[in-house]
Amino acid sequence: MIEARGLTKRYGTKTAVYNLSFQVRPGLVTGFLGPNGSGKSTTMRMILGLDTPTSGEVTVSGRPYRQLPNAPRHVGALLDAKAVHGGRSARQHLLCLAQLSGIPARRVDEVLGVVGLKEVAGKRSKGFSLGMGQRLGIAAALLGDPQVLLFDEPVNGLDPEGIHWVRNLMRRLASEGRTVFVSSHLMSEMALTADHLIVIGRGQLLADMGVKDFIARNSTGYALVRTPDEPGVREKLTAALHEAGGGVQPEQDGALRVTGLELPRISDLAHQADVRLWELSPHHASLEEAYMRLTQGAVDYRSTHDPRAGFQQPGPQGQTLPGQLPPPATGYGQPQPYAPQGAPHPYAPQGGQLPPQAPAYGQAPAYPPGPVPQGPPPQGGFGAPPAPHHAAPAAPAAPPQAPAAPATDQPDAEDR
Ligand SMILES: Nc1ncnc2c1ncn2[C@@H]1O[C@H](COP(=O)(O)OP(=O)(O)OP(=O)(O)O)[C@@H](O)[C@H]1O
Repeated sequence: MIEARGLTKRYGTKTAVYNLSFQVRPGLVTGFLGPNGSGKSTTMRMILGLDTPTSGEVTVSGRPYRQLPNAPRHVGALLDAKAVHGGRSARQHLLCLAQLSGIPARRVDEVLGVVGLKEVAGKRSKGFSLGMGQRLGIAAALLGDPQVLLFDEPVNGLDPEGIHWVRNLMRRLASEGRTVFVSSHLMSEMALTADHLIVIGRGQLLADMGVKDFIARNSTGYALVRTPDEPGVREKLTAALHEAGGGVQPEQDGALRVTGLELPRISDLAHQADVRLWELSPHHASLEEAYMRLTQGAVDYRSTHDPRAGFQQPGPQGQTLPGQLPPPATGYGQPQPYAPQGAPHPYAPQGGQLPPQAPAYGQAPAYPPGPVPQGPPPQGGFGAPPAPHHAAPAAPAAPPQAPAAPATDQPDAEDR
């Protein structure tokens, strides 16, 4: 078990982590998510005693890392796969680590086998690819057969086979009752690997809950409806759905995206309007959509459109040249693709849209504080807007520099 209480880290005037409190429990894979620069690595370094908290504390199995007897046998970590002496072979690197921790040398060959590096164990690690370096870092983490494992971006640079292997490794380690804490930006992978999520933005806790709850609370499902391509049919159905209180958005391929109505109701309304349906299918949001929706106000680094001034030759009659993409409608990280059309953002005050940026430290929070409601995710019509994590709409009586209170939850038995 890893437990953080009021963990804060400042580097000069920069607050990297603010007042983080969470538990990472054994027997689960806990995903640690957050935009670039949100404080994940800083938090992991504090867990491992590599950085000292400015305030608050973090313990592993009840003790600060530096007070753990034979810590490397108890906690294994992959933080920076490049932190290897390039002149040493993979085997030499692991032998050094094993010696320092009193781990028998035969264990080195075991972990080299586990990570698939046996064939290249005698080669200097400076010639290793990114993925091979990751495998070596994972081998080092497994060396002491630890009960607690931390992995910072473990699939970075791995090929699909490697990603699949890491997923299975994490799940197996958790099923053996170990504590597995893993950060990643690959949402599709996290959706397959993690049981529980801790999400931070600008150093603050945004969510602490099971994956299914997280998706349910931060996204909106919808129904996809397709009619025959006959004059007036879509318009007739759209009017009937609107009248019944549904939200209807035309898709580019002619289908209709319907929110706020259950599938049977849509079917009945179509029948009453004398409209045949060629498709009526439920669509559930992905972890990526839910994550984007939650963190859209806490992203520090956003791309802008590249105008390529002076580099673009207009095509005949303004057409796009082959291989030339039209400019995107929005920059990466913009809310439009993920925020359901017309739906209020769950964290915005009074159900409005979130401001483009989360507040700076010390400003009024954009995320209303309060505990996450316990129990199952909210039930609503199909595609009903997700319920807010927070009960209280008003800003807290915060201490100077205090940002939003975190959204936390303690579910899990039913998470997977
Ligand atoms: N040693 C340091 N000195 C000063 N600032 C630091 C230091 N380490 C981290 N920071 C800052 O703290 C913030 C959090 O950084 P951190 O590396 O923990 O984020 P992260 O969530 O791991 O990011 P990424 O997803 O990009 O790896 C960043 O603004 C970073 O610049």
